[in-house]
Amino acid sequence: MPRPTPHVPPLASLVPTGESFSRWPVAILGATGAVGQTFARLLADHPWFEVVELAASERSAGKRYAEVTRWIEGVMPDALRDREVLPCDPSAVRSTIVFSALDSSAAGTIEPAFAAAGKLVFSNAKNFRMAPDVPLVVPEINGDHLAIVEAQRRARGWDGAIVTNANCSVTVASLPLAPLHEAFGLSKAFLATMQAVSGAGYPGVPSLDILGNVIPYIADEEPKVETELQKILGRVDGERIAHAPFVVTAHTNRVPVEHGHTVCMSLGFERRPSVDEVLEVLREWRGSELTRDMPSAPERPIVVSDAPDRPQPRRDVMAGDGMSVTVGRVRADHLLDIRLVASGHNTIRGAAGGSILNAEIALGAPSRAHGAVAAAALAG
Ligand SMILES: NC(=O)C1=CN([C@@H]2O[C@H](COP(=O)(O)OP(=O)(O)OC[C@H]3O[C@@H](n4cnc5c(N)ncnc54)[C@H](OP(=O)(O)O)[C@@H]3O)[C@@H](O)[C@H]2O)C=CC1
Ligand SMILES: N[C@@H](CC(=O)OP(=O)(O)O)C(=O)O
Repeated sequence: MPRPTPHVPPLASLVPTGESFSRWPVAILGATGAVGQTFARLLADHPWFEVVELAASERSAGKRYAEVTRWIEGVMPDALRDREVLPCDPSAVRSTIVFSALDSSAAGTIEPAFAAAGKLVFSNAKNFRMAPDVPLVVPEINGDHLAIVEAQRRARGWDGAIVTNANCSVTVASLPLAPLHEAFGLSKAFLATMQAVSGAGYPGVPSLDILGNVIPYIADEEPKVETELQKILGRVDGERIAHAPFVVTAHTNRVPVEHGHTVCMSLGFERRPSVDEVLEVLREWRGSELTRDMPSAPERPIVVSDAPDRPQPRRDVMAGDGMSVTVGRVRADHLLDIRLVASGHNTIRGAAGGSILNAEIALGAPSRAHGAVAAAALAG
């Protein structure tokens, strides 16, 4: 299938230089943090998006990006080093497409202000994920949920919109759960996570707390794992999402791993599948057509490992350039029906990469059925 032609909305007047552009100009809010930096890295050579603005708190605003950012991984893109960091004020940021990696303490007021000012906000923060009129999108699973954006804009009187991605552990769990739910009807899920330190941002968890240790508590994490999955695996019902009716219990743990969240799951289904049936469904699933040929979509959203001791974050975290979730240890469960382990990159698949793929399907595929709906809604 040929690569889709990017849909280019009339944004030329918003490009700071005033020159014509071949890529969409975008801004990153929260650009100095762990997820903001991942956006900057992943977008450095993106064929459709060009980072033209970086914004963060008043602590950083007015200073050079390289001066205020403690770069965590790889090399800061040269083109961004000397950019002046802007305040997170919609009147200071001219790009219409905005990726938000804001701390949740700030996202609750800043993201709606941007949406009200006509910006299309692709958010990583938890604040609006469960709002009934805000899509919570894992693109391979429920890109069609973008259709509710139109109702959101109407109800809130916004010229722009907010589209969210999920909690990082939820994203990792959702990819294997989606095809299994579709095939066998998920009824119960017991999840225990082992979450990397990069999930806590920078500087995050003190080294004396986490080195050689496991912390069986991540503030506010379990309620998110126990509710977001049902929305992601739900269905569009008019202008809302009808949540899937299964029940989830979660234990969330911080472990001394740099990147990669691992989730052990015991699953109960309406129809008990065999291990071979589960493996077949997982191996065959490629996810929604909407993500085909998108620049950030991995060839396989799920990589199934047969090795008895995989997945492991150190070895598997960069599967599919950090966008694939590796699944292994599929076996019968004594309490429920099936158990398995999934692992994926928390700041790529679980945050910035997922958000970029959301923007790609929302804006970059206007000729495809759901993409067209979403693009029309977002473009107003
Ligand atoms: N890390 C992960 O794996 C995941 C994170 N997320 C979510 O993504 C978001 C970012 O997380 P992460 O990068 O880890 O966090 P960090 O703490 O590393 O970065 C937070 C960013 O928010 C900015 N910020 C903080 N307060 C304000 C404010 N009042 N006004 C404007 N900007 C502000 C900071 O700017 P400054 O440097 O100027 O203070 C910084 O750029 C969070 O909402 C998080 O929950 C979601 C999924 C996974
Ligand atoms: N709490 C997650 C990261 C995160 O910020 O999640 P959320 O975006 O759901 O608040 C972790 O520590 O790994």
